[in-house]
Amino acid sequence: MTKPLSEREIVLGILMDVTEHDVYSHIALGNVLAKYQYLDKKERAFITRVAEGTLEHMIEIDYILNQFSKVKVKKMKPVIRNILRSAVYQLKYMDSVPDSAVCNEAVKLAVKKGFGTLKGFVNGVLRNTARNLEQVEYPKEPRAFLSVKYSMPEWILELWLKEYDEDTVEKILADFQKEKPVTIRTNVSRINPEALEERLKSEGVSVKRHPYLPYAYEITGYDYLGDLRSFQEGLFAVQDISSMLVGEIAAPKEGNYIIDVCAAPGGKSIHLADKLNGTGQVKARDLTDYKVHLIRENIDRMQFDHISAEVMDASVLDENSVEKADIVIADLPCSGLGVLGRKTDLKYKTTLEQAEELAEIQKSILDVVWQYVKPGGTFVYSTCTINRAENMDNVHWFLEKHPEFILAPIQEHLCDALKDSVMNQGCLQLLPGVHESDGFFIAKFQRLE
Ligand SMILES: C[S@@+](CC[C@H](N)C(=O)[O-])C[C@H]1O[C@@H](n2cnc3c(N)ncnc32)[C@H](O)[C@@H]1O
Repeated sequence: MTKPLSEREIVLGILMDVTEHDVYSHIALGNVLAKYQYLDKKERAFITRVAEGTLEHMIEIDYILNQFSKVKVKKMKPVIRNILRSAVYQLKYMDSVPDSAVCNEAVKLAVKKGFGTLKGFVNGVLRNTARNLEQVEYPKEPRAFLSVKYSMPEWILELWLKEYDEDTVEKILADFQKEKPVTIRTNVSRINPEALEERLKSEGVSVKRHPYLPYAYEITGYDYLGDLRSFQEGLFAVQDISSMLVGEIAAPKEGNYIIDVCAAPGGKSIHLADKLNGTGQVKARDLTDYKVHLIRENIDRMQFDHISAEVMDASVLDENSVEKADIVIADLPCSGLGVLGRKTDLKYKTTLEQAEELAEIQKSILDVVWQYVKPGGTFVYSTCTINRAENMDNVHWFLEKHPEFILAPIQEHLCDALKDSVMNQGCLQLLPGVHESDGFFIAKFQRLE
């Protein structure tokens, strides 16, 4: 079968969608991989790597292009700009592709897209870049240097450099660019961790125990997760270790009634159901039918019956839940600055104003859902961000407004490697590159009797 489109043309389509039409990269990439079924595994891997890599390193790539092109990146025609970006990514990060092939393919693509008059320009810029790539000088000023080297917008660095020292910020940035194994949580109600390890190995998966929890593993070496029988049978869930720590820190007791107010797709709710050992009840809530459908799919796959999902807006008081819950989980919508490594283009799309707005949304939800906690009960607040305004600042704000709550000790629920990271008693800020996890924040409050 003749191929209607080349891999590089497909990559260009993805880059155009993301940079010019505001489509999220995982959606653009997912659409393409679903549409071009004729592609083989190697071609799909090439498209994924070049599209994601180009987006991941875009600030650095534009900086490099600006050194070698008379026309600045901002002034280029979008198609040419994106052809050059993906070519520079290949020149800099893919040793397996010869420089001459990168240049020739880029020129061919520019011609095919109707920019024949610019083929000399594309060829000149890329050959010049290929020859002088090693001589590129990066900015001297620390913030500008980190921004270019790790392709991170300066406003995010400004925020972090106020909270963390330069060395820590660089560790976070370097970690975002590392390729990570998938972390999974054993469904211990169905199988013990060692037996799951054996099952996965028998399915050809490489398995490594995570150092923080005995039932967590890092897995690699499989093709498509959904094809694994052990996954289909619900023997494990994909979940970052940081999210599992919410379940550990919440520490439910058998028979507890738990409300998770922002639960989709259900990772933490289902973990808590697993910990209840067939007793008690978990209510997993989210805002829309679609989100609740996602939770139900996961509940069904993992086969639990003492958990139910329902549509409910967490910012509106549910009178029927007042003082009913032993544990309330508020894993709230946030800026996601702790998981930028997983969401390639989020760093370019999110803004300081959005982060500020989210901190206010978090306050408005916290201000409602605390009422569901029974006297003596537990209230856990978490986010996947490393931005103080959405984490510690909200904790201080909450405690000041609600003196009937105090921070509860959490060290006893953590492994030795994490005990020292507990701040202000009851709060844990995990940082990528510093901890073996995503960037994540957890605070545990107790409501006084
Ligand atoms: C961080 S995610 C939750 C992840 C989930 N706890 C898990 O572990 O799988 C935040 C969720 O909050 C939901 N959400 C946002 N605003 C909400 C609201 N007002 N009421 C209920 N859910 C809301 C979003 O739909 C999203 O699914």
